[in-house]
Amino acid sequence: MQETTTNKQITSPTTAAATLRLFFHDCFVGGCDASVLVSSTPFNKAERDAEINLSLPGDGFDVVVRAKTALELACPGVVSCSDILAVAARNLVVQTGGPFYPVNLGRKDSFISKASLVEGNLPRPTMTMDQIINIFGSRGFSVQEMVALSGAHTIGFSHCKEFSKTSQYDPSYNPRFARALRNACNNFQKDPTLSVFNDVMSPNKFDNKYYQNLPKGLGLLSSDRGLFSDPRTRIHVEEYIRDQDAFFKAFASAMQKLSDHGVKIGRRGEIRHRCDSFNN
Ligand code: HEM
Ligand SMILES: [Ca+2]
Repeated sequence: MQETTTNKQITSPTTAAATLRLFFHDCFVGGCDASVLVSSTPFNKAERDAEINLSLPGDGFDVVVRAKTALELACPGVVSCSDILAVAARNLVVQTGGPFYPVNLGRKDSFISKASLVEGNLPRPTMTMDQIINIFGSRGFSVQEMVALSGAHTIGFSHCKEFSKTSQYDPSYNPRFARALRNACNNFQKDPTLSVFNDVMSPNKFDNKYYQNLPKGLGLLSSDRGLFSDPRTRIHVEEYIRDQDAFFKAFASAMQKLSDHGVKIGRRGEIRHRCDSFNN
């Protein structure tokens, strides 16, 4: 497992962010049960084909498949896809410089995966802070935990359509940053693959630069900048700006909680043979 995640991240450095987001999207829709990994069939449009999940990069799925293949060879039928995804996300956080946290094991994989169950369960950058706080709150995550988990945006990137309107950039951006974004995303309607790092200062390093960017207007998504403009979330942002260690502790404990979110045990799930399809 460790070898698979390490090698994959070395050859494809986008893997860590891809896997972390994949894991979040899995856990917030029906719990951490690998429902997001299932492929659609002619009879079932699966979660991964919901509009918001279409941008999940292949590297996240790929690292799970590789680990599953290696584990099935060594001890068939023992380790679930949802356990693999949880451990892969943790390993990759550590590999990019973030905190270690223990991950409980024994998750079973879901019997269902439906695109129709996704809408409303995942936050969007266009949502108000009230809406975002409510989505996390309805799953038992506090405002502080939501702010800490958002620190995941210290790595990875976003496609231009997530933060660009037709031409005008939001005045809460640093003007030079807005200009750079306009350049980078100039052609985004013609080329939907155009994207920008979430954390301009240290895009591949798991650190607290993401928070340091916010008061400077260097937060990429409107939901990122919103964390600094709303007083309910700003107090936590200010703490994590000052104290990376406090951020790491908060992130680690919130991730541990996320990893346990809605897990299925016993007969409520199965250990899939292949992560992209149910056993029958
Ligand atoms: C607070 C509300 C959140 C909103 C509105 C949000 C929204 C987004 C959006 C729109 C993207 C860009 C996707 C793309 O264009 O490909 C993104 C990327 C990302 N998100 Fe979030 N997110 C939130 C919370 C989280 C949380 C809690 C995590 C994990 C714990 C997370 C992890 C990531 C990562 C790692 C990326 C980069 C993905 C990559 O590089 O492939 N996000 N997020
Ligand atoms: Ca960073």
